[in-house]
Amino acid sequence: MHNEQKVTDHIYWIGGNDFVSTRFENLIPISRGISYNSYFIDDEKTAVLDTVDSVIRDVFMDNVSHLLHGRQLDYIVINHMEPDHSGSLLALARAYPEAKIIATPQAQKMIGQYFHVTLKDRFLSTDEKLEISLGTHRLRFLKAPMVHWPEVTFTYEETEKVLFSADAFGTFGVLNGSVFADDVDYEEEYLPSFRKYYANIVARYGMQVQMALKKVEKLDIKYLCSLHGPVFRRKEDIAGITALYRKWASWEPEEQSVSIFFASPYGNTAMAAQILAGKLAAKGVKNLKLVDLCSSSITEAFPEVLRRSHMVLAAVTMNMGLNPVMNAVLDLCHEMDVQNRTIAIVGNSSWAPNVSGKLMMEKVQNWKKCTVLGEPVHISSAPADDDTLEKLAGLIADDIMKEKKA
Ligand SMILES: Cc1cc2nc3c(=O)[nH]c(=O)nc-3n(C[C@H](O)[C@H](O)[C@H](O)COP(=O)(O)O)c2cc1C
Repeated sequence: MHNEQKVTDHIYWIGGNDFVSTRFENLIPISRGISYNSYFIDDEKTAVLDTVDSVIRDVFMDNVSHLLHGRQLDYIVINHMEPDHSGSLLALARAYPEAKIIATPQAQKMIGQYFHVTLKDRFLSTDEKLEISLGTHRLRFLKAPMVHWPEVTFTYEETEKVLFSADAFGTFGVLNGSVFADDVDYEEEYLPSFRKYYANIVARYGMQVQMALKKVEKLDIKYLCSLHGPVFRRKEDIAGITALYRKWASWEPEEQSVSIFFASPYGNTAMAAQILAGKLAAKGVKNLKLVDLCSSSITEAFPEVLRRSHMVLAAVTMNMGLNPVMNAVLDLCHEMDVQNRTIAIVGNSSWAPNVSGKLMMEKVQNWKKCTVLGEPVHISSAPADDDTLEKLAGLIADDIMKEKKA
């Protein structure tokens, strides 16, 4: 049973969809599934670029065998060692013992750590000087450390101008028949998942993404093949997604607007968040987003940080501390090195002073290039019919309008 697809006349997608896993990395909900991509180059010599997660190993192995038609597999290229891509490496290496394994020294070390077997005599070390000729096709290798792990390499095929970009430019979501982004409504089908993937997997490494982008910009790319989701082949699509990566990597927001994150056991802080959102909308702020932190995974909330320029944090005091879900989101933001955001804080408590407001303030005040608007607002149990939220909405809306004019 095989199910490969042509990317070009001689380059094939040989990956598969995972409809079974409910969470990626056993952490991030993936209601639309995910694809694990692997590629095959059919030339005088043959090469497989990366393998797949063990959940789709059978179809992957059948794809390789079908395309080889009994020939030898000459090369296995390792761009990324995370197990969703290296999960079938040992099976492939054992099935084709004559294949050389092209991998960085870091990847070779990880192969030893994951599999505890000696494949040493089969390794060819990747560096930026190495060139491999497969016949018509020629492979070059670009280091892209920490886009997402230290061993990550991009492979560039010079003849057909194909960039194999490891996890970069990948997305959650299965492939729906075609492997090409321009055969589907990408914006509708993938863009939120593409943002969610970047936010949760890549955002921590903005600096390293910028360095990798500098290398990518020098290449003439006709096909951009990542390890998850569709292949890009239209010039404007490649330009569009690399531009988004450039923006995200420098923590530039996509738009001047507000994501309002709230954590509210009994709905009063949620009501304050909604009243504030209504007031902001009335003042002309577009495309606002209310995010109930208690009803979704923090990994679903995080892309909304990436998207908008302003964040409102509204959460209750609990047991003299900060609501634990808001606490986890702010820790995640810190871990991901969130930068360049303007923040407003709304705390709630029923008998103590504004503990949650103070604790949120303490957490965000060291985030790089971030500004807190005013002092934390305090709600005593439920929002009162006063001008507290009106004033806060005015402060935020004025700041947005100022940014828009600048
Ligand atoms: C489990 C729990 C613990 C709380 N602990 C505190 C507290 O330590 N100090 C305090 O002033 N309020 C405390 N509160 C009250 C909340 O801060 C808040 O005022 C109240 O839940 C109303 O807001 P809400 O409708 O958004 O939940 C607690 C509420 C809950 C449900």
